[in-house]
Amino acid sequence: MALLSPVSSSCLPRLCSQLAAHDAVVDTKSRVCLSSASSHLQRSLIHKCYLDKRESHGFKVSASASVTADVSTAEVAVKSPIVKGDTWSIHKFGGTCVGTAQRIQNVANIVIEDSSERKLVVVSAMSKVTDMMYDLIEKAQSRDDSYEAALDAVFEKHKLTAVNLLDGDELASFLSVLTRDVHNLKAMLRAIYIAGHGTESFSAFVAGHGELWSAQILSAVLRKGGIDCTWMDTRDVLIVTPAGSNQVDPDYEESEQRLDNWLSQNPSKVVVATGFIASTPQNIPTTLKRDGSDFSAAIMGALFRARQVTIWTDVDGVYSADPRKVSEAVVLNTLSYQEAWEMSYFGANVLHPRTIIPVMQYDIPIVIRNIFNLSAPGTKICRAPIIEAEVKKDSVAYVKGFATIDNLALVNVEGTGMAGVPGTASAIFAAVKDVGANVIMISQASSEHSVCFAVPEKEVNAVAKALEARFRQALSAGRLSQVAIIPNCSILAAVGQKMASTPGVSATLFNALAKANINIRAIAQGCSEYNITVVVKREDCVRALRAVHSRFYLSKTSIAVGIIGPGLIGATLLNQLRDQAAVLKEKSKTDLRVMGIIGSKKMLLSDTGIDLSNWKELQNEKGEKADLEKFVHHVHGNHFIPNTVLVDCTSSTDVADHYHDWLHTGIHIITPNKKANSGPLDKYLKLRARQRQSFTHYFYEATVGAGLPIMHTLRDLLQTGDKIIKIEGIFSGTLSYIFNSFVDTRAFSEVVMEAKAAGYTEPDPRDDLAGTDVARKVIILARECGLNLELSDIPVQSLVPDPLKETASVDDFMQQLPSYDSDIATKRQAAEDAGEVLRYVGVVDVKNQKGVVELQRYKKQHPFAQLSGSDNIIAFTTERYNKQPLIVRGPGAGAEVTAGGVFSDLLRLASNLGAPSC
Ligand SMILES: NC(=O)C1=CN([C@@H]2O[C@H](COP(=O)(O)OP(=O)(O)OC[C@H]3O[C@@H](n4cnc5c(N)ncnc54)[C@H](OP(=O)(O)O)[C@@H]3O)[C@@H](O)[C@H]2O)C=CC1
Ligand SMILES: N[C@@H](CC=O)C(=O)O
Ligand code: NA
Repeated sequence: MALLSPVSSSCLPRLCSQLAAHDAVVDTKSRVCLSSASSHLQRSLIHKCYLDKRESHGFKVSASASVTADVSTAEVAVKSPIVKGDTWSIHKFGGTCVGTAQRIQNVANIVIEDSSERKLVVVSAMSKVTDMMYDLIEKAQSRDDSYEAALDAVFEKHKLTAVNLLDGDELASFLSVLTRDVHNLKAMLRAIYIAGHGTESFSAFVAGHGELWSAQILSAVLRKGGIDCTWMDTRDVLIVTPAGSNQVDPDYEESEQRLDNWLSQNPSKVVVATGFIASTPQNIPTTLKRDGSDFSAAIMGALFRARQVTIWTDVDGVYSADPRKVSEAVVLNTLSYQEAWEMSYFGANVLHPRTIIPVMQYDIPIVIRNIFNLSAPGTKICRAPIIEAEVKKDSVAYVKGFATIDNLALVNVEGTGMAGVPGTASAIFAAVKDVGANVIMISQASSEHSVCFAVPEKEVNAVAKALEARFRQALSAGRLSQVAIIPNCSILAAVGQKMASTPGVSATLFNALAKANINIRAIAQGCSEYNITVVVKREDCVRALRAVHSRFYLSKTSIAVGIIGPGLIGATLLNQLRDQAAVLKEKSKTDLRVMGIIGSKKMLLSDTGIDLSNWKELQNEKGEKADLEKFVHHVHGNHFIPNTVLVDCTSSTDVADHYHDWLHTGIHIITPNKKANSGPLDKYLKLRARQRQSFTHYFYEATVGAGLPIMHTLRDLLQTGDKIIKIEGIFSGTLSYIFNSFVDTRAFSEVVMEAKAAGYTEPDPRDDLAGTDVARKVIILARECGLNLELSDIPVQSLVPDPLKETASVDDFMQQLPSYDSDIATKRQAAEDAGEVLRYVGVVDVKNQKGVVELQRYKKQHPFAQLSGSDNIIAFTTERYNKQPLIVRGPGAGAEVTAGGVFSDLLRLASNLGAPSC
């Protein structure tokens, strides 16, 4: 309240007339009350008229009402500000928020915590109460006398809640109101019971009691907390008129007048108002129908010209996508009013568009907050699209969210007779309208040869029939070729106010879908610029949603990784991934998320990504029985990341046999396992064909020379048009190590043991000693060069002593090996005596279409004699590298280098899927 003290009595008439011109009320004791004037008027009156010109007008102004004027002449008090304006903040609490006594207390605490000068709190009925009230009417109408007991239950619920929260006069007063109301309701329900019928307004009257009681309880709880609070029966204020089915339009003018009156009589700083209910212009109780309480809060926000409307709910805000489908969906900080409309159309957990309209005209923001998580700031829906700080200024910044609609069918009306014929579209959609179908999306290419549109699946047959009937003549004359139905479709929409004016948004969207191998059936984008809609197959929809969401909201390239075989190489790879993950995310926007690890006995699955710092402990604690099918299904299908790669770190043929099917379902494969590429030729050729058809990637750098860039080099040579003449070299790290270390008096078995301990050998070292491992590498290279060779086509010289070839276990073999040391020692000595060394080499003779694997003797000056440790050396003789071969040399076995080779394939995959280069 502000006090105006006229310095001279001559000022009073002037002041009063000025205030009267602004609808202010002058009371009988010459007090001037501004309660019916707007806050704007009040401010301008005080600041402009009286403060600035007080000398000429002769007024003094005291800002506080507590100052009593001591004037000899007249005294004018400006009562209030019980006025509307931005001192008011509106809160709305739904039924769940006031579902129990404890929750009502929480609501009261939240209201008390809000530091706004004035607060209007809109409440729904306690949860389930509205349904209970409608049920009473239903029962009474159908002459079911259990309505009485049901009403008693409603009474008890509210009585118990009040008893828990209130005491003394407040409790007594509420209970007497409740008793009176219930008594009246009983009488009314009895009347309905007798008549067997109740009107709609009667239902509205009965149903609205839930709000009346919750508002009164909350208001009493606030008073108990020391707050100056009153409650508002919004039926006294809010006037609405019916507007079509299940909708009403607020009468703002009438409501505003009633609100002004109400405020002039109820000066409290905190008001608890009933949501959902209102009156007709004839003062008949009614409701705001669907989403009623949110709508009440928005209308009140507009009537009060409030600072903000906060809608309290049980989610953290509006998500960038349905969090049940995309577990990495994020809560949006801000949405424009238009974006909120778009999202709500697609069923996102946003306010009904109707709720946004009242506040939009006064630029009042709506904030959606979680009552169960007060630390979450919620989502602010306001006018200007605010670019979120965490998102950079690129196309990504302008997409706010993604939403989907399922159970749709596309209808495609096609024919050459449509082009340039005015009225075709009108005839099509008139036919659709005639069967009452709702068109959800329309797309027509400018060639005008087809019009395609989406309708709910359940309506599509009627639509097709209507179109066939309508265009029977055109169809039989061939002017229209078909009315085709494409069932099982879904719509995926990207929403963002500024996205369409930003180059690159649709490219990014389509690119993400293409990378996830998702086919787009139709596209629509209006020039509203808020929404790009694509139609995809229903079974692809969630994957599509995840693909685009991860493209816009996660790292640029997110790949779900499944590790099969966490043995020496697999475990080393996991460690390397653990150490490098953050750098990759930061520098190349690549998120390699390990969603599962499977060995031959146990597997560990995660929905969000395994913590690689303690996966072994997790596997022990939470691991389950290995099941490869379930594993693959989990990694590929059960999460938010659209791209999947399986990394096979086993040496198993069984696992390799699955590659074909995995590639077919869009899974990429990376492996150091040589079995698939060196197995039966026809299987290999089918595998490669499948991989090309399915647009998947299959990388296997580590199968030859471990981490050395052998496959990569060969592919580059081939793809750039070079012709390979010969590839020869030392392809076995194990055998290289053995012959590099097998010197002087050392025993052969001893160096084999060392190679095994160093992690160079195959899981079964006989694969190395028998030359099979080298033969496989020769086959892999030969096939890469286009030679159709089988493993059996490669003559192999085995170093496994004949008697040990059939030895059952690796351990037995290793134990018995020393007995045969002398055989190989003799060969080595013979070479040395000739100034030569033994080297185990492989050759791919492309020119003559053959390969060979053999133990050779080389002069000590030969490059193959210069190696050390587990070095491989591979020489490519090609048309371009003819005089001097291209040579790759370095350690060709061991855990770190091999895992490193697998890792580099993963990065190659990421880069093929769109990751930027560093
Ligand atoms: N060592 C090296 O320097 C190089 C190795 N390679 C290749 O790397 C691969 C792995 O070698 P390495 O790590 O030494 O082998 P390991 O024997 O250490 O590991 C093999 C892993 O595969 C698992 N496994 C076996 N069969 C299956 C199956 N059917 N399903 C699921 N998991 C299975 C094993 O699980 P469990 O333990 O539970 O049985 C184990 O975890 C091999 O193909 C090898 O040729 C390639 C280049 C160099
Ligand atoms: N056992 C193999 C490992 C690499 O393929 C070797 O020794 O080269
Ligand atoms: Na390699």
